[in-house]
This record gives sequence, C-alpha cells and structure tokens, in this order.
Amino acid sequence: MFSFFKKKAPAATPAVADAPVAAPPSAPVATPVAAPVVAQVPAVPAPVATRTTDPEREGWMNRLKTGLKKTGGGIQAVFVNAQIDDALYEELEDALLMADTGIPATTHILQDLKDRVWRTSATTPAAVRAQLVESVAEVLRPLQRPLEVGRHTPTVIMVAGVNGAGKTTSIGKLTKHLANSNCSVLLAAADTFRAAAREQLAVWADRNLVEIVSQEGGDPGAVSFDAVNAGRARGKDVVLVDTAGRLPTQLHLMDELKKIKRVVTKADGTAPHEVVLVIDGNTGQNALSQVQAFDEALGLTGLVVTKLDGTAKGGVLCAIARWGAQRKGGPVPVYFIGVGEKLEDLETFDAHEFAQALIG
Ligand SMILES: Nc1nc2c(ncn2[C@@H]2O[C@H](COP(=O)(O)OP(=O)(O)OP(=O)(O)O)[C@@H](O)[C@H]2O)c(=O)[nH]1
Repeated sequence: MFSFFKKKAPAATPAVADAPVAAPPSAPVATPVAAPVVAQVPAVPAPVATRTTDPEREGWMNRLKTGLKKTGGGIQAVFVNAQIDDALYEELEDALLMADTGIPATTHILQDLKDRVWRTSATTPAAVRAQLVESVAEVLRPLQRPLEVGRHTPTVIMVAGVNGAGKTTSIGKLTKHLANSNCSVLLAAADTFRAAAREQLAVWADRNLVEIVSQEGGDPGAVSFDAVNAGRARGKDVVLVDTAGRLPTQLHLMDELKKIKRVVTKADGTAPHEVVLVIDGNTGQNALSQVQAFDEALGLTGLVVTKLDGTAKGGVLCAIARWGAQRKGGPVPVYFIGVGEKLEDLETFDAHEFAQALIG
C-alpha cells in the first residue's frame, strides 16, 4: 500500500469530507490507508495513515519484520526470563547499539524507557518491551511525513545517493505509484555516466508509460535543465531527476550534484521542490554519515531507505531521527522504505510499525 498527497491549486474547493484529517506531523496518527490519495486535500499536509489490518500492508510488514529479524531477535532475547533491573537495561543498551542505533539515540531511548517503566509501573518483561516499542516509535515519529505532490506543477524531485543505494529502482517504484494515481511523470536520466542506468530508467519509463529525457554522455546539469523545462511545457505533475551514484568523499562529484541543483533552480526558480537521498538500510551507522554529508551539500528534504527486507539492522533510523532533532531545519523525513526489488515493494514509513518490526 502506498500513500502520498497530491495538492492542486488552492482555487478548487478542497474535498474536505473525503480528505484525511490534518494533524501536526509529530502527532500519532490512526487513519487507515484505504487507497492512494489523489484527490485534492486541504492546504495543511496530512500525516500518512498508519496501523491497519489491510492484508497488503500486513504482507509488507511481515517482509520488514523478516528483514529486521536479527535485530528484533537480539532485542527479544534480552527480555527472556529477565528481571527488571540494571542488568536488563545494560543488555538492552548492547542490543540497541548492535542494531546500529548509535550512542546518542540509545542513551535517549533508555532514559525514556526508564521513565515510562516508572510511570506505567511496568513490572513484567512483556510490559517493558511494549514500552520500548513506544519509546522507539516516539523517537522515529518526526521522520513520518508524507511526500507532497501538487503544490507546484511540475513538482521537481531530485534524487541522490551513493552507488547502488537503490536510487533508480526506487524512482521506478515511485513512478509506478505516481502513474497509477494519475500523476503524469517525466523522468530525467541525469546519470549520464552509466549507460546501464539510463537504460534501466528507460525500462521503468516504458513500463510505467511515462516520458524520459535522456542524453548519452551529456552533461547531467543540461539533462536536468531540459527535463524541468520539458516537464513544465508538457504540464507534467512530477519531474524525477535520477542522478549518478557518488560517495560524499568524491568532492568533485558532490560539486557536480550541487551544480545540478543550481541548474534545476535556473530552469524553475522554485525548484527543486524535493531533494531526496536514497540510503541502503544495510549500511549501518554509515547511513547517518551519508545523510549528514549530502544534507550539508544539498539541503535534504526527504529520505528513502531501501533494502530493509535484507539483513538491515534498522536502528540507524533512530540515529537519523535524533540527529534530525538537533538539525537547524528539523528532521529529514523518511518518505518511503524499500522492502524488496519488485515494483510494489515501496512503502510509506510508519514510525510505530517500524518500531514494532525493530523490537520484534
Ligand atoms: N532487496 C532489495 N533490493 C533492492 C531494493 N532497492 C533496490 N534494490 C536492489 O539494489 C540494487 C541497486 O539498485 P539501483 O536502483 O540500481 O541502485 P542505484 O542507486 O540507482 O545505483 P547506481 O546508479 O549505480 O548508483 C539492484 O539490484 C536493486 O534491485 C530493496 O528495497 N530491496
């Protein structure tokens, strides 16, 4: 199941009765996702829906749980025949650190857990574990925010990341869902180095009946510029700019990325409207370094975390959330998570579900 919000010009009367209830991004949400939201929605962005008994959503939850099984298993084991004492908290600390949660987030979660245990008078391992899920969910909740489409026409989304993080695959998945929801999409193949990347994108474009701007060996800035102009001229809802993979340490390539962003702004003074970093969920604490480095270079507006169906430990999202709590512009939301290689394996991020999968 997939959800995003498409906003149209304010002139139209919002379909208030049918629209999801708006709430602050940090508030717990409980509206079930019935179907992708493509209707006009109120001006205030609404949160993505969460807990649901939808079988499709349960299916991907199982995949996420399977992917994070190692982490969940490790944390679960701490609670087996456990006493609620200092030793339990020490073991939990180890388990959270092993899950790539990092020291600041682990310290924060444990302190919050102790407060909760005291407040709720939790005395059984199961009750403490339930409180741990709530602690982790609360840390993650600021990351839960939907991608908005429709405020600008086209909405220009620039996608970056290290090599092999899953950018092109995620763009393909996202394109499918956008196209399925009647959003017209234009893809910009700004990875002009790798012929295979252009071909891969062209295959996605073909499958999804969307258009693509591509140029063999061309300048990625020029391709992006052309794509944004073409997107505007053709009245596309979304332009997705796929950039070549690069490491934050490759300074000349990071400069190139900054240039692509500048050129996109030249084509449309309000763009890019989103700068999304794709991170591989298996890269552990390194994912946090990537987020920080790309954010410094580009100013990120969102994340896609891929490969959570594999051997990812998942705790790094807590580290990213705690870092985001200190960030000047606030947390960088996780728009989507990737739980497989298939087209439908892209899901909106739900803090509570993720916490449940993580804790096991
Ligand atoms: N299991 C799994 N595999 C994924 C997921 N997302 C992407 N992949 C796989 O990861 C590999 C790399 O994906 P790409 O989309 O080519 O990565 P990229 O970031 O575009 O790569 P470069 O263009 O080389 O930087 C492919 O084999 C994908 O099928 C996911 O959520 N789960």
